[in-house]
Amino acid sequence: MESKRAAAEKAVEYIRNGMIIGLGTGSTAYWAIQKLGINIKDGLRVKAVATSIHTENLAKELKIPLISISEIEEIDITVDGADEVDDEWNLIKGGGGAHLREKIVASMSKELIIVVDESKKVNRLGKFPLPVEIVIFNYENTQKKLSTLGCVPQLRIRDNKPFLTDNGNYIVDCDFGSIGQPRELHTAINSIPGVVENGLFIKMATKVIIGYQDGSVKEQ
Ligand SMILES: O=C[C@H](O)[C@H](O)[C@H](O)COP(=O)(O)O
Repeated sequence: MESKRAAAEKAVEYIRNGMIIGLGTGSTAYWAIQKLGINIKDGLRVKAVATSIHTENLAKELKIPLISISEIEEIDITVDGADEVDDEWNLIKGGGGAHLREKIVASMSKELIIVVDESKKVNRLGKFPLPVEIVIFNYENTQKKLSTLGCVPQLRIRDNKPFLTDNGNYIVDCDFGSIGQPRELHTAINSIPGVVENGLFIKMATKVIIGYQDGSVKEQ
């Protein structure tokens, strides 16, 4: 917990008055949102967009002023977590099923600061099964198509039923093993009809902050 918090709080130091901020999703982004809430109470003036319904509710509780994403064209800084970060700052995201909105927000952001604990840093992506959001229509065949790309696909189940994203879709967790060519894989997956978005974020991060158990951080 301390490692996630340390990384997240470091990222919040980059947020200045007047900025539009993207709020990530997950247990690491949580700490950034908490700290932003404190800073706003202390007088910081920002507006924020949320990457999930869960984050939106948290922001409302903390009285962080929210703005609809359709009212803006650019976001100054987004702070978000990741499930894996490789040596080139490519990411796997979507462990919480939020990667579609997260990618939309990231794509509008001048800066994407990724906050992780040391366990998320890998040389090559792929230990964490890649989350792929797919539409419900024909999902069985979409899964089969995914398997032809070389993975073992697993429909995500929660409480004995398929997990539903904020967008009303399913998630398939795809175990590809070690991913040698993430950019090519990203394109191949998203070319399958029925796939909405996969959790690979290729060269989108502009800064990575890694937190350690002793509370120290390393910025890259
Ligand atoms: O869908 C969830 C997001 O991509 C999260 O940012 C990611 O799963 C990391 O979450 P956590 O910080 O809880 O490990």
